[in-house]
Amino acid sequence: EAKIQDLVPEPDAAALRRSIEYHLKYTTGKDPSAATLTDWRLAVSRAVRDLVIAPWFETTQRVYTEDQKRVYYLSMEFLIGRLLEDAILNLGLDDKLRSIVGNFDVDYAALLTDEPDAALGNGGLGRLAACFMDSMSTVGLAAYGYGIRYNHGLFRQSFENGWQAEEAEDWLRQTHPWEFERPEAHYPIGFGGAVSVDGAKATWTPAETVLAVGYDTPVPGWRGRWSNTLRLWSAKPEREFDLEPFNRGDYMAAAAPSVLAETISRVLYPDDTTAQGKELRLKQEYFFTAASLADIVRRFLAHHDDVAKLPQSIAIQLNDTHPAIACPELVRLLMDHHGQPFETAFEIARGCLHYTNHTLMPEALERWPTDLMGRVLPRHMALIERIDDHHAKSVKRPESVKILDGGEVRMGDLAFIGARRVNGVSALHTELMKQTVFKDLHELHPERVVNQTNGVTPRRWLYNCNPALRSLLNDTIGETWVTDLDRLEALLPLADDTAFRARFAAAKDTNKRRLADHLKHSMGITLDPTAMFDIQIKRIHEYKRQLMNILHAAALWNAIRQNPEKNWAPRIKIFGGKAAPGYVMAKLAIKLINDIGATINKDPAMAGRLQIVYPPNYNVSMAELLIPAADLSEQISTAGMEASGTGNMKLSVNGALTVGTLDGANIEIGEAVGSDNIFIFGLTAAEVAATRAAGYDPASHIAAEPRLAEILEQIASGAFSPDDPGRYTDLVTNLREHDWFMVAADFSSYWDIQSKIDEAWHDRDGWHRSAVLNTARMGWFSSDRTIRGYARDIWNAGTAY
Ligand SMILES: CCc1ccc([C@H](C)CC(=O)N[C@@H]2O[C@H](CO)[C@@H](O)[C@H](O)[C@H]2O)cc1
Repeated sequence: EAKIQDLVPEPDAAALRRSIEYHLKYTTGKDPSAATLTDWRLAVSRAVRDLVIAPWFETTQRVYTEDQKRVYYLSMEFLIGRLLEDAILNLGLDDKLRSIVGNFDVDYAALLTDEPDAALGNGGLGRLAACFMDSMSTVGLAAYGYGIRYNHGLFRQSFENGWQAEEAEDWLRQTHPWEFERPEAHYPIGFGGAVSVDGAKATWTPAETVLAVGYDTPVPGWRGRWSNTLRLWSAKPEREFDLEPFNRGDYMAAAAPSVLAETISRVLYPDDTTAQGKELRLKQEYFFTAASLADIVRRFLAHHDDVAKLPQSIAIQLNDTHPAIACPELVRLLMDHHGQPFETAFEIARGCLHYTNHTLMPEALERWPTDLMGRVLPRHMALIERIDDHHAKSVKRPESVKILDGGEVRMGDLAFIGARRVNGVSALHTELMKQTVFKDLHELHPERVVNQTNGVTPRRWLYNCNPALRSLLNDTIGETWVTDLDRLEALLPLADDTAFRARFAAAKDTNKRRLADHLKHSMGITLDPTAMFDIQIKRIHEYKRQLMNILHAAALWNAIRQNPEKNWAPRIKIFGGKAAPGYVMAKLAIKLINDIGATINKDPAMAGRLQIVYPPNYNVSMAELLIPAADLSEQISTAGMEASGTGNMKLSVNGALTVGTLDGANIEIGEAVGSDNIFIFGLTAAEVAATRAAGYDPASHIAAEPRLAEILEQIASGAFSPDDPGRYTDLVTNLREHDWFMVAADFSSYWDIQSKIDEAWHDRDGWHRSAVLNTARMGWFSSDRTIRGYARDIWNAGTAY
């Protein structure tokens, strides 16, 4: 097999050094003696970016000349994180650049972390899209990502007296060196207005139009041998500036056109739980979807003339329902711009579209009021009615199956009916999808639903973020695991090798000390790296049950004080996660974690036994620091509610043991690593459903679990909030009377499994053995495997590697 380096000749150090100096002087216009850290970072970024250009152009050329089928991944979110270190490691330049930058007397580590995160997403869905982009390039699949170039990504989180505070994120304040503006890639996007129909021909005359302008970011695969494109759309006014009002001194009116237009791509909605139904959100969804489809059809027609052939040439993936307007939009383009009759247009469109569902939470399923849809997108509203009608006629469907219901457009049903394939993101989730939200549609179209269990990129989430383990793996089994993660199985026999286990444990210890140093520096707190790092990092949500985790911590606090002599495993519970700004219960949970944490951390009896840590502003870069340092991975959602999870995969492949419910991908992780190497507890999804159906009485469970009863009483009486004793009254009442997420039902089982974990921790060798087996058996959870699954089962597209 050709050595990768031969494909992309590595630049020698001198050439790299010259390129950095060139960019500092001539692109940034800075004399090295006056350059700031950011100037150096921009210069290094541009020097590295230059190396991605050739394979980028080659990829584009090759895809054109071979007329390869293209995949278009449409997502409202791409939770990318930082790009410089990822590109450097992808191209194998880290050692060279570390010394070159050092010779310029610049702190290499500081230069890498000077880059702001591209936080263009909320959580799982957005990060999955970013992992998929990396994998599509690495396996050599011709793909484009399409999204929105938000000026402001996910808010910055800080804690004010333990309460979450939000601040606008501002990643574009500095130049973003990885994007190329594409003024030529611009499309007018219409809103509102009216539709005139003469005969079969309909003409939509929008009331307002904004321009969508594309910004391209190259997405280099492993070793940069293939590079796809991420095209993000920015909203611009058709007319930059209105001189007339300006001349009469009405400056606001003069600027209004651009302010209004740019609002569309100004900020990411920080909500990943509840579809708010805001008009601006709908406009964002249509804006990027319409611009992407216009760009896709233009590119197709550049080399093809028969739109009926579209499904052979392209496959479009809808990342949840957020781009589901793509179905009526593509039908509109094919009918109104390419003269296709409705039935043909619909079949062509459906032949191109594929929909991924990421949640079964009713409140997260988008349903747009028909009057809002009709006002903002009148032509589409008419076509949605036609699609619904056409479906009703083409299949004998039960009354319950309909897109239009109670004055709302059900975007999940529209996406399902308008797609060729629909997939869930874990085996359990896909089954539950077929049994619940899409039960009737699945019965009508039994061939349409397939499963594609999520995955994560082993580049960012192992090779890049865990240098200690990376070098141990490379030394032990070579480097091929990076693009073929199943090769980690070569570690299996080494789980029984004491020397290897010791080196594996040493890598974990290195990562724990690195995290401890970082938190010492950023929060002024001291962590004992020999303690168990028990980590729960994800968006704050009641179904993810951070509450149950902190209730366990409080019960542990009581138990340790009641029995200080017992051989408690020293434990540091680390939380990370943001709450949607409007999500009151989630924000209360954050405050409770900080309140209980403050009480535990100032209790001398807890020294060396229990500590609570909650660093603010959890994001991709912080995850890259926390995940390699984890001993225990908390995946404790109410069974049936976490579609998959991806943090669970990242933590396990980095040698953390999982404590979790049989939910989402936890089940498949358990099957892969073996039941001896994972801690499963709690009700199953079926038991949760049955318990609900039978009528769930949390109070009876609380009465039967004195530890829980005691802690709830303490919380309700203000033991952790002396400054506001009644702060948690509602929270405790809700738990005692409703507890929709079954914290009370699962608490005893959770307490028991955590005691088992305490014992397991004392058998350090046994723990390390399980940790090695976790890493060794996580090959399946590479997003390369997931993408190969989509290419085979959904897109019918080839991969070069
Ligand atoms: C309309 C508001 C909104 C925005 C985003 C979402 C996302 C679908 C929420 C999300 O990120 N879901 C997560 O997707 C991951 C990737 O598939 C899964 O691993 C997680 O289990 C799922 O919660 C729902 C509702």
